[in-house]
Amino acid sequence: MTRTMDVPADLREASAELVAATRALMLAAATTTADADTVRAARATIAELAETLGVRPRSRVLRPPFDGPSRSRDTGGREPWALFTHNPMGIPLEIHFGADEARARLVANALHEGPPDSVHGGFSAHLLDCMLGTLMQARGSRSLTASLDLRYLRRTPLDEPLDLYSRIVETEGRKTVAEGWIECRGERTVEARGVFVRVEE
Ligand SMILES: CCCCCCCC(=O)SCCNC(=O)CCNC(=O)[C@H](O)C(C)(C)COP(=O)(O)OP(=O)(O)OC[C@H]1O[C@@H](n2cnc3c(N)ncnc32)[C@H](O)[C@@H]1OP(=O)(O)O
Repeated sequence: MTRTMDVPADLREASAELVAATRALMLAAATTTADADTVRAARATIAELAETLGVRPRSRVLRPPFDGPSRSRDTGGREPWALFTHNPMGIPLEIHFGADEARARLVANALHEGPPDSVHGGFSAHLLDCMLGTLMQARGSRSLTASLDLRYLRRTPLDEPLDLYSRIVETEGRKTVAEGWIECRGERTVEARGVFVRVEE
């Protein structure tokens, strides 16, 4: 495992910019209306770039420090915690923490589509697991999701601002129950309830 602080700040910043540009490329690749020659030329350029960067020379994505979310929480929500800065597969979220709750805002796009014009249910689960799990982390608890129950109340639209929330319900011994939800224009679209179990490492 390589942690973000193990690489020079300049490389860290360049890597985050590369990942953001890669996400934009993923969206462009999935939605382009360019002609076949342009698409093939782009494919060749991308293949070259992949070779330049090397294929999986590091076995894992750069890992941010465990206490990143808790340091963000200590700012009282002023400085959000950015998720998936170094992983283009993750949906980037900027999470603002309160003491026992968190919120984030996001616009899902064509890459996240499940039912027509709507967010894939698996992505909603991913987003809510992140909202709940990172809140646990912000409270300094090394916990894993033991269960995550979801209720899909209505479709979650693409290309519109979505508000994501999570909060702690109760803690008993090693177990914490947390809940979260996604809202669009003030209406809940998905609700989640998760059980998190504290682990040693
Ligand atoms: C990038 C953003 C970061 C966010 C991270 C998001 C979080 C994640 O995605 S984590 C990845 C997905 N989760 C996992 O891989 C977890 C896999 N499972 C495990 O490792 C284990 O089963 C684990 C840790 C959950 C529990 O195992 P173990 O430590 O042996 O616990 P165990 O002794 O059986 O149970 C401890 C307590 O939890 C309870 N418990 C365990 N599982 C559950 C469950 N599914 N529901 C309710 N309670 C449960 C037990 O009943 C027990 O309660 P009590 O103390 O009252 O008797």
